Amino acid sequence: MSKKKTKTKSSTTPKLKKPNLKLSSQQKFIFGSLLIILGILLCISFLSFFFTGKADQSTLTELTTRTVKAENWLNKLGAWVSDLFITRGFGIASFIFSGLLFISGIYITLDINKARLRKHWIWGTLIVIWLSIFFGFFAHKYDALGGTIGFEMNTFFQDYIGIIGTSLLLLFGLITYMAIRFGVTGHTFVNLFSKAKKDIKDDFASDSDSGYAPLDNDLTAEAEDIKSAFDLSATEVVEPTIKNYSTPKVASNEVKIETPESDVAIEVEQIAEEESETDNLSNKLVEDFGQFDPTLELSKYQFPPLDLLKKYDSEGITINQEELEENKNKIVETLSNYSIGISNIKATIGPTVTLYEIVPNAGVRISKIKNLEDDIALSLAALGIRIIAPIPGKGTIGIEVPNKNATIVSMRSVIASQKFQKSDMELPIAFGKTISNETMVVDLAKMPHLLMAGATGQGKSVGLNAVLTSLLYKKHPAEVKFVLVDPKKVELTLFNKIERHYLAKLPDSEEAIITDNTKVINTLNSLCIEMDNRYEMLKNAMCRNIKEYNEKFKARKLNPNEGHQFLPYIVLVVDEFADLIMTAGKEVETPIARLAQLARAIGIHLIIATQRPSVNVITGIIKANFPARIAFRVTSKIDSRTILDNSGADQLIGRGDMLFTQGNELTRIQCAFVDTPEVEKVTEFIGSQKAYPDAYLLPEYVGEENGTSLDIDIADRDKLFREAAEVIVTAQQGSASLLQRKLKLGYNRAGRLIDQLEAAGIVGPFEGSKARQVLVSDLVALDQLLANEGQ
Ligand SMILES: Nc1ncnc2c1ncn2[C@@H]1O[C@H](COP(=O)(O)OP(=O)(O)OP(=O)(O)O)[C@@H](O)[C@H]1O
Repeated sequence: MSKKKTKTKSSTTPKLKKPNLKLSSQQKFIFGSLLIILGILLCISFLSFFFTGKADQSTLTELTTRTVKAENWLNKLGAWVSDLFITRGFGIASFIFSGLLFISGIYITLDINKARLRKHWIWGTLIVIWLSIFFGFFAHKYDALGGTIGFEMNTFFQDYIGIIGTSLLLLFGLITYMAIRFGVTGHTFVNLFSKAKKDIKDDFASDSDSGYAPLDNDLTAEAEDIKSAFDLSATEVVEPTIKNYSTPKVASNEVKIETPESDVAIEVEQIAEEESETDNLSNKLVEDFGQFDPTLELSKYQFPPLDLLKKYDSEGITINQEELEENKNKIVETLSNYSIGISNIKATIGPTVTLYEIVPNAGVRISKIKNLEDDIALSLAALGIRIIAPIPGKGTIGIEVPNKNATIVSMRSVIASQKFQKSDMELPIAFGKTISNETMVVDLAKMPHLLMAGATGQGKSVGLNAVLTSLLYKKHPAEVKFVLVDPKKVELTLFNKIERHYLAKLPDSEEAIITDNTKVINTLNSLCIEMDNRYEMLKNAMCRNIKEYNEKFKARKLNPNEGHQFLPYIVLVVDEFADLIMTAGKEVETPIARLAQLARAIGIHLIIATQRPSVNVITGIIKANFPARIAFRVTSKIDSRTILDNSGADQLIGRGDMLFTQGNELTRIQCAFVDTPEVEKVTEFIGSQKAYPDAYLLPEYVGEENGTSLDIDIADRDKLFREAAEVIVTAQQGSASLLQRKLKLGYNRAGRLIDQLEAAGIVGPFEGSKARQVLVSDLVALDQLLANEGQ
């Protein structure tokens, strides 16, 4: 029932619906035709007005009287309407209204785009107003030209801005109209005139079209409008016919460019390369704000001046002619004793060593000279003689003999050298001076990691300081960060002062310099996380290395909101690496090896120093990833081979005398000397300046040992649990270091085992510095305890 009701209701309420204003095709046809006819009538009456208007003046007031006749071709109504439009309205310009009516009729009849019609009306009305004002100038002679409105408006303007003002205002109106309607610009006129000039020059005969091309185009556009108004097919989507409108491609072989004259020049338009969206955006950002400057936060930061470094008296090589002669004679003599003739000898004096280059006579075996190393050392009565046979790249044999008076290579001299100052390396390091007295500057970023070894007291710590000082003199705090590991606790403490400028640390640690071996593991693992994070960032930015990434970031092509940030280089310095390996074993070796293998591209570089270059410290995996190595003096040939894969380091003279290799030949260098007070001054200078709020924070790393709880599941126990328990019970001493020693374990594993033993009730709780109490008296009791556990 209800359904029916609704139905009837809906059928009876069509009147309430919104009236449909859309005309049907028939209605459009009728209405359009009416407008066309009205347009024609209006035009006829206007035309007639110019012939009959005067005569009809008297009839205008008697429009309603049927008997009164008018002269207008459309009689009384025609006379009245034309008088209304022309005399009292807009004058001659009123013809445009008839035209507009006519066009409207056509548009509606043929259902053509209404927007265009609206445009015609707007522009048409504006032209009518303009024309009537313009003709208003001539109203006193022919009042029908401008009509009353034109005349009134004209006089209105003249009253305020005079005849010239009004004329210029009209001119401005005309210009605006041309510019907006037809897109006329200054260039149009320039082109117009230049074309016209060219045409006149070329040929008078062809003066018709080209000279007025722009206007023609406009007219064509207009004509197109009107044409399309008549053309039924224009309402449909017309496929552009490429044949007619496309310009032939110059590059294509198939398109022939037919020109009436052979000397017509083809103008090739230079097309600027399109820029991608990110480019535009980043270019705009760079334009607006300039390149991103990572140093901005510490923009007032000043690099330490050279004066902070000391000048030494014994600097500068003084040649001792006598010593040279003496050494030369001894070398020649010794060799001749073994019937080795020399055709030439040359000396290069270095800061600590002089290199004698000899060219042996033809037919002398090189190995023979090499074997004489000890004999030459004996005859010269000097330590540290090294024979290089042959000198790579030269056809000579080198004999290095230490100078009696060694000169100190000051840090100041190497930092002040042009080579260092002008270097554009990523991480430049001024090591010292070579044997030919050249400053040795190398790029840590290219090495990419450095292994330093040498017996105690031979200059390792000074070498490390030289490396760090070089970087401090060249790199802004925003560009490089150090992670310092110093188990000796005294060597690198000076760098504490620059913690908030240059150091990186773990979020929860108080001191940035790591002196506790257990914390090293966390830091190394944290660096591994940082490495992985950086690789992710590089991947997202589609960069292959940190340099590319930072350049992209500086050019504002990477969005900080997407997690991108300027990445500083991180230099990890580990002093006394042997000590670390001893205490933590695999737990440090693994992250170090990972970093060494992978971290080069993302700007983490390792410098590892060790006193004991034995094979269990410098393992194969570490060696393989540290092609750049420095050897200070070592005590044995074996150590030299472990570091350099070559002998020679055992023949050095100590005090900063070192051999450097980057995977190929060895270079003997005198390391730059930088004393502790100098480092102190430099760090103090930096430390006294405005710093970042905190040290550079590395990602947090939750070590395994942090998660240890005492209710450890029996199944989760270490494989060595039983053995560990036996060791502890036998020794009756509950210490992790005992387990480390006896079972050859790393610190962490031993610690975990102690925790498990505590959970099992075998050892007592932690008692500070004292060893834990052992709660099981002997192995029998232990067996019993463990057997009971299993039930
Ligand atoms: N480049 C150098 N020029 C001149 N003297 C140097 C140079 N390097 C080191 N020395 C001298 O050698 C001494 C010991 O150097 P350094 O403390 O660097 O040795 P080390 O190898 O670090 O020893 P350790 O491993 O015991 O710490 C310095 O006090 C200094 O007198």
